[in-house]
Amino acid sequence: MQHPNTQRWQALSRKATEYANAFDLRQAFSNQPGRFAALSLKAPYLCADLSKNLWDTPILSELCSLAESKNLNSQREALLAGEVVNSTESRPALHAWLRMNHYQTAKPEWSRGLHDMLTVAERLRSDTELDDVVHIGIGGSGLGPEMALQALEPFKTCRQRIHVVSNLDGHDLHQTLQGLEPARTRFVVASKSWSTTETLRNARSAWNWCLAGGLQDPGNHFIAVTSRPERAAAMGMMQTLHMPEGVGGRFSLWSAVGLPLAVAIGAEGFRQLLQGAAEMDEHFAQAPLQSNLPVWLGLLDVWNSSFLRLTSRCVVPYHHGLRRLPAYLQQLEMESNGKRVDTQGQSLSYPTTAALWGEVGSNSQHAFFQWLHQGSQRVPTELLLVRHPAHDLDGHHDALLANGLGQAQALMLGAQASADQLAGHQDFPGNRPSTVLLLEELSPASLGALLALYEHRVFVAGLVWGINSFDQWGVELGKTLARDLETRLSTGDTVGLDASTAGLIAWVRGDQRVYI
Ligand SMILES: O=P(O)(O)OC[C@H]1O[C@H](O)[C@H](O)[C@@H](O)[C@@H]1O
Repeated sequence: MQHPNTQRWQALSRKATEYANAFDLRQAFSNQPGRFAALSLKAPYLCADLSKNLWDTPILSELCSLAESKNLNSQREALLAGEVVNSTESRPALHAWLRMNHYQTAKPEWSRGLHDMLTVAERLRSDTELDDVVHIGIGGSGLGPEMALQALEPFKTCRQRIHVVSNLDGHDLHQTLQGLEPARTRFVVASKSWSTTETLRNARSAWNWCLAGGLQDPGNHFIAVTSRPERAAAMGMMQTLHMPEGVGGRFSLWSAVGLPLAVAIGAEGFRQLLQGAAEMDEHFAQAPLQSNLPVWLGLLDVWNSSFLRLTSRCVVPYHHGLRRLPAYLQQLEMESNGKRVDTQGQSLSYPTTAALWGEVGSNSQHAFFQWLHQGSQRVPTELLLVRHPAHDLDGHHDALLANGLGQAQALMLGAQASADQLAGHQDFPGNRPSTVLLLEELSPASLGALLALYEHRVFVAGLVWGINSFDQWGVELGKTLARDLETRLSTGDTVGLDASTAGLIAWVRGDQRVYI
């Protein structure tokens, strides 16, 4: 068991007990008039207010020292230089390297796929015989394009419709294909490993749909994005875009997996996305830890989770275009830092990343905000606001912004029931932590910067926790067992299975001999 027995960690733990019980945000603001200025920060394309959290500048500076003691400076350099930082898989983590270096050809084996992808995207955009692009991919090979396509819908300049299919559930592909014409459709099949059940099954079904629709040679209608081109070729894929092994699944958007987005917003739009992210990379690389936004956010996550023991974080984007961002961040954060051992495989004695969940505002105010304001737990809540909308409907946007700000204010201030109200029921305890991120506008560049901010935040927190944020062994076991159960579902063989799984298999097969 890895005990955080350094003096610094123990001092922070003692402080946390005090802050969890006695710290009052309202008091902190009246005691320190400069609190907002001291705990808010600007970074490329956005600014962030972290002052409504259960901490202060002395805690932040202690956390910065903790990060320094974990070699954050040198590890950050190693990450951005494309050195091996994924120790269990002996690989670099190339997402930031790719966008910081995409304009040069220092390592063509790393950047080739991205360059080729931008050329292919332009070709597809100008193809007058193409109506629909169907992107097939799951996890990082699906979530990034899906989320970014929604976010950047106002920047879509191609005439083709673009669809994303992920789920093994055939309803997903089936519904997408309704009304499409095989001859006027192109499929992008994205799978780094080319071994993901969902993606391969959807790709085969799409292939069969092409054959059934009269295409003699469907191979010309498919583009594979993978780091295993030989496997794609064996399935008949004629064209393959390369994805380097060093780009982890949840960072795929920055590789050739971004193809559907590049078709939608054009190669130039995609370069702006890369550029915005690279500007955030520069900020992360250059700014001192004490004024570095990804560092602040990563340290806030460590403070909330490991020290204050808050077990979840709620993300509420106040922008319809960002409605898939919580799902995207779930993969980024929970797959990266959802671990209980350090880089040496030793158990950690403190909680690591919190559960991340959320939903778009203002809809979510009418769902779970009751719980956030009056429930029995404190949940750090992150509200994302965008200053300028991409529409001109009168009054909507100011009201939306006011709602986001009002929720953060209410979480902090709380309120006591007045004499004519119901005591208890109409009391709001307040003193509940929140963070506000404010983007100037939602554009390719600002989306790039926002995503890079989250990626580096996750890296910082993972480093302080001492874990490898770039592997994901935890997803393997369920996949392996599913392969075994798929065979058993067809044969009915339950020998050697636990009683519950055996019973469930019998139910699914409709076996009447099983008593329910
Ligand atoms: O791109 P693929 O190899 O098909 O992988 C798709 C997804 O598979 C797994 O679930 C991994 O945990 C994800 O990180 C990955 O994005």
